[in-house]
Amino acid sequence: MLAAHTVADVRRAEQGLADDTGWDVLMQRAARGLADILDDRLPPGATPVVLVGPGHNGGDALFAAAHLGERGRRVNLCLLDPDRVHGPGLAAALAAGASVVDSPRGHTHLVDAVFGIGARPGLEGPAAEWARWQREEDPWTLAVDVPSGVDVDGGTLPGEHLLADVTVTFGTLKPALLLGPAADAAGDVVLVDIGLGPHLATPAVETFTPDDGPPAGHRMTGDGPEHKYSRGVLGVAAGSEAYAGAAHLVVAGAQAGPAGMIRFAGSAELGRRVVDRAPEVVAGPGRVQAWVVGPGGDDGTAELVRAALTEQVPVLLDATALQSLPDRFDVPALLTPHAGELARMLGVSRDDVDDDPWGHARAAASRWGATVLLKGRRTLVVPPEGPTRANRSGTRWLATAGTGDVLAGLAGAWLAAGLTPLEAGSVAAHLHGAAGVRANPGGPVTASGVAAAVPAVTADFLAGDLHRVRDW
Ligand SMILES: NC(=O)C1=CN([C@@H]2O[C@H](COP(=O)(O)OP(=O)(O)OC[C@H]3O[C@@H](n4cnc5c(N)ncnc54)[C@H](O)[C@@H]3O)[C@@H](O)[C@H]2O)[C@@H](O)CC1
Repeated sequence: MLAAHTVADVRRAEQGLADDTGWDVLMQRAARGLADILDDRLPPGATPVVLVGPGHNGGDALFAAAHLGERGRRVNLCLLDPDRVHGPGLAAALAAGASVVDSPRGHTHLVDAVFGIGARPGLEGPAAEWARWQREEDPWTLAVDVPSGVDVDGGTLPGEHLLADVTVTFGTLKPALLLGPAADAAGDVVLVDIGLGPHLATPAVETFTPDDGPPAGHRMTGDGPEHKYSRGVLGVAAGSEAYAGAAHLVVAGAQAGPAGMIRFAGSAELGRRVVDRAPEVVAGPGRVQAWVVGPGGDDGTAELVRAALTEQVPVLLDATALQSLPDRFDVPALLTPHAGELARMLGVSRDDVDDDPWGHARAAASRWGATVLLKGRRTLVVPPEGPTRANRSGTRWLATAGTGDVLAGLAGAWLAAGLTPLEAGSVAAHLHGAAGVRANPGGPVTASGVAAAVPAVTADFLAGDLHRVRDW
C-alpha cells in the first residue's frame, strides 16, 4: 500500500523526526532525492528554471539546484519574492553557479517549488501569472512535494494552480496526489524516503501498488476444507425487462470473483435467460452471505432492497437501489454510485461532486453509516471511519456501458467471500481497473471483455505480482 497523510500529520511526523535528527537533515535528504530525480529526468544539457517560493518547499529546490550545479548543470531561478526566500538555500544555489532570472519565459523545463504543504489553495499575483505562462508554453514540469496551488488535504482545485508531469514528494504521499481532481495535476508521483515512516500516524488515504496481495479474511485463504458454501454465496438481484443485460453483466463480474456460488433473484423469465448463459448460477431463493441489488433495476427494486436488508448479511447497493436507502444501515453496506447518482443521493449538483469527490463521498459515508465506492476515473472507496482507498488502476477505455455492472458483481463476490465493504470495494476496483488494461492494452474494451480478464488478473493479485495496472 502507498499511503497519504494530511498536512497536520506530516507536520507532526516531521517534528518527531527533526527532534531526532535536526531540521537540516530532513531538508538535505529531500534536496538530494530531488536532485537525483531531476538529474535522471532532465535531458542532458537542458537548463531548467526553478520557480522558488518563500518557504521550505523553495528551500528544498534551492539545495537541489546546488547539487545540480555541483554536478555541472546550469540552473536558472525565478524568485517569487526576493525578500522572502530560503536564505541558506539561495546562497548554496548561487555558490554552485545558479543564476537568478526575471521570467521563466522560453524555458522548456520547469521545477515548481512555489508552495508545498504550507500552501493556501489557489495562486495569486506573480504565481498566478506563472501558471498562465505554463499553460501557454507547456514546459515539461516537475513539482516539488505537490503542484503549487492545489488543495493539499482535500484534493480540490479551487483556483489557479500549476500542472506537473512528475511530482516528487517527501516522506509520504499527500491526499491531493491520490484524489481527483488535484491528482490529475500531479502527473506521475515519485516518493522520496526521508525517514518519516516511524513517525507517521494512520493515513488519510491509501492505494494499492502492483505488488500488493489480498487482505487477510476472505474465505479462500482459510486452512480448513473448502466447499462452495464456505467460499461464500452471493445473491444477485439485478436486471429487468428493459435492462436484461445488467443481469448478465453483474453475474459475469460475480463469477470472476472468489465466491463459491451465485444465486439469481429476479423474474422467472430473466432467471432462465441468466442460467442459459451461465449454467453455474442457481436461480431462485436460498441462503446467501451477501447481496448485490440494483443494477439495471426497475420499480420493484425498492422491495428487493427491503428484502435483502432483512436477511442481516452485507449488501452492495447500486444504481436504482441507491434511491431506496434506509435511514441508516445496520448491516455492512457498500454503496456504489457514480458522480450523478451520488449528487442525487445528497441533493447537490453533479458539478459539486465532480469538484470535490472525496468531500461528498465522505458526507454520504457518514450520513448513511455505509462504505461509499464513488466510481470514476479515480474511484474512491470511503468507509464511515478510517482511511479512504483511492484506486489508481485502469484505463480511460473502461468508461463504457456495463463496466459498472461488472464491478458491482465482482465487489459483491468479494463481500460474500468475507471481506469488509472497504476491502471488497477496493480490491474489486483494483482488479477491475487492471482487467480493463489487460483486456486490451491501449485500446477499447467491452464490459464482458473486462469480466473475462478478471480471473487471470486475480491470480496475479493473489500471488502478489500484478503488473501493468495503469494505461491512461
Ligand atoms: N519542514 C521541513 O523541514 C521539511 C519541509 N519540507 C518541504 O517544506 C515544505 C513545507 O514548507 P513550508 O511550511 O515552509 O511551506 P511552503 O513552502 O509551502 O510555503 C509556505 C509559505 O508560503 C506562503 N503561501 C502559502 N500559500 C500561498 C498562496 N496561495 N499565496 C501566497 N503565499 C502563500 C505562506 O504564507 C508561507 O509563508 C514541504 O512541502 C516540503 O517541500 C521538506 O524539506 C522536508 C522537511
